[in-house]
Amino acid sequence: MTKGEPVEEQRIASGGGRMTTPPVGPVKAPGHPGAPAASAACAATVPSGAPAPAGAAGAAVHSEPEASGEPAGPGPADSAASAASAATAPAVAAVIETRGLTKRYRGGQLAVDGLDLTVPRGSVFGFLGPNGSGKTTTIRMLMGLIEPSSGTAHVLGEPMPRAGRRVLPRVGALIEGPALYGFLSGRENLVRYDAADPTADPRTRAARVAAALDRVGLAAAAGKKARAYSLGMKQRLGLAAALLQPRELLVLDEPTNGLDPQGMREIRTLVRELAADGTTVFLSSHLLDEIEQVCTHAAVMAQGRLLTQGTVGELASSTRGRLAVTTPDPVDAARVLKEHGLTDLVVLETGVTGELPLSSPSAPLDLADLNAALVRADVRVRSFGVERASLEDAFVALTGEGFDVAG
Ligand SMILES: Nc1ncnc2c1ncn2[C@@H]1O[C@H](COP(=O)(O)OP(=O)(O)OP(=O)(O)O)[C@@H](O)[C@H]1O
Repeated sequence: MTKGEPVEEQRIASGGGRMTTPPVGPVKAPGHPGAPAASAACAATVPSGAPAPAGAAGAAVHSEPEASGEPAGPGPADSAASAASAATAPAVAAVIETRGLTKRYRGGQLAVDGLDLTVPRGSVFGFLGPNGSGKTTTIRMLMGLIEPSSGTAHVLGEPMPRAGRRVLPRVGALIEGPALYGFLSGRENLVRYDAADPTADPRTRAARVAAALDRVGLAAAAGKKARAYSLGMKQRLGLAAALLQPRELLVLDEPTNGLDPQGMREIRTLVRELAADGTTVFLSSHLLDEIEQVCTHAAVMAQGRLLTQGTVGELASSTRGRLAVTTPDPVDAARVLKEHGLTDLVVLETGVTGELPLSSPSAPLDLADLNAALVRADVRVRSFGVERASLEDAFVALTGEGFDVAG
């Protein structure tokens, strides 16, 4: 690697990223306090492998230019306009909202098809979907990196890509690993990022960089060369770059990808802390358990379409749970359960399990009645309970296919 080249292919951003989300349904009003008014920092697109942009601030979104040669998104923000806009921007309830958002690539590929997403302010939103389901394309449209074929996208209440110069400074993003200079220390890398932000006051730079390093737990390693950083440390440094300025929205693309379990835990803890501070986090991940652990909401994509969105609890509970009955009379128990609409019965020596019917308002299934029916049929019940459906169950039920939970 020659001096001056980023350590690895870049993708950071103060303003770009991937996300998507959801909700549909009854989404609880976010309990977090309003996001801080963002001071302006600029976002810029940077060609792969290019050095951090001189004159643009903050992190940079990376995106390869689209084959079609479509617009590559907004350039550096106008600092004064951005600062004014950020200071006066109303706090919208939905941080991301798309209606009928569609992208058909020039070759004819329909990558995103009529997407209606709503990401509530204050949520930690998981964007979930198998490879090729349209997540990256969606994020690129949200960040103004490519133009939709049809439909609309609003980010922080402003239309994208039109309002990119006002919006992107209020968004921090970490996309597929940060672009770092290996020959510089962690601190020096951040100084570079900060210096590239025309709105960042040089007099307070050292304090800003120190605070960002401290925020991500890199204060002690700040003097180490970035090339000596572990993958997890690089991810954290990327997050620090995205956090040099207050952000209303953080877009994190697979932030734990490639990390060891300890690194994953650290990043997840950091994400929770950032969310607790009021920042909305949009998190793309293929790890279902990560979404369950970290996210309040999630959206599931498949083949360019949104299958569902809502709170993680709603998504998991939308699938039928399984009833498990421990009994020395499993055959009789199975008969009774079948009469009450349970399906997929599995009779074991020690009991029986079965899928509960979907409860409807007109014919609600009362588990107490079910238990009473077993007793009436002289089934000796030792235990009786419903196994909670997981997000993975929900995903499988929605798509009819498994999900690569191991990554
Ligand atoms: N520039 C492009 N030109 C043509 N087709 C594309 C382009 N980028 C993506 N596609 C296609 O659009 C579809 C959606 O791709 P996209 O990258 O958005 O999915 P994804 O969910 O992000 O997948 P992954 O997790 O693998 O990144 C895929 O079929 C992909 O091959």
